[in-house]
Amino acid sequence: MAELNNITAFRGERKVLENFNLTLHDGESVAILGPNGCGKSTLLKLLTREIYHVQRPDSSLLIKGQEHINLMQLREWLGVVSQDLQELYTPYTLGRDVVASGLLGAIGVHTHLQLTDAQQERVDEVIDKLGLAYLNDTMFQRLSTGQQRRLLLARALIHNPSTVIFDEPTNSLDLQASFELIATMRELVQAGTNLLIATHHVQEVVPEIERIIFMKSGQIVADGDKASLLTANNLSDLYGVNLKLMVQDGFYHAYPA
Ligand SMILES: Nc1ncnc2c1ncn2[C@@H]1O[C@H](COP(=O)(O)OP(=O)(O)OP(=O)(O)O)[C@@H](O)[C@H]1O
Repeated sequence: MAELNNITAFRGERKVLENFNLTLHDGESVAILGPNGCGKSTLLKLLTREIYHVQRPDSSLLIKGQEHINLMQLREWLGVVSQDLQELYTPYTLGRDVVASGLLGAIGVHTHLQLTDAQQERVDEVIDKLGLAYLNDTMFQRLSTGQQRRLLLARALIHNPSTVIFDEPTNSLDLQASFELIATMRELVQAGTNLLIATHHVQEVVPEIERIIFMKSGQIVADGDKASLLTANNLSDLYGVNLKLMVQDGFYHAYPA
């Protein structure tokens, strides 16, 4: 699905990834874990084409086998839910427009942009699916962080993408909103959508995720199946802190040793 070969990427003046290699396969759900600043979001932004890698003859970033995927193809592959995106929305955007804006790949919907009947139907369909119709006419600034995040998820699903990227999905959500979002994430995988999650919270690694990638200082330090990789020892090494890990009903919880 995506293949990164020898990738170097900067954020501002800072070289975050160097000689970075990764292959993501069709049909798998993956969690990328690593401490603050290790480069998780940078990796996701390379995939969503928000940033570009340094062009070198020996490097390539292929999505669905293509170096130059067009925007429509990219949207069919990927939907994105992130705090960064949430912060971009203007306070006055109405709930329904947040979802509709995904059709246009835009932030908000301007009055001169007319959606077709089919597009309106699709917006209603996704809103109903996530039970968000009650937010249609409410301004973004009046919504709780959890409601905003669910609208962003609806926006991400508008093109029925095969993969949804979540960058720290439950960040700043209360328990109710977190659990709702986690339940929806699980339903997505069960219905055949892949998840690609970047996080430093093990509780966001929903039971359906099978592959785990550990990142540290811009490098992948481990990559493999959840059962063998997600252990107290490995996480203690990754985060440089002594921790214990509990697994209950397929969910992981870390706490101080
Ligand atoms: N716009 C920017 N300009 C300069 N440096 C940046 C910028 N964005 C991120 N960085 C730096 O790049 C490094 C990698 O950041 P990135 O957001 O990819 O890490 P992360 O693993 O997602 O971190 P976190 O878990 O805290 O979100 C960090 O040191 C960060 O400070």
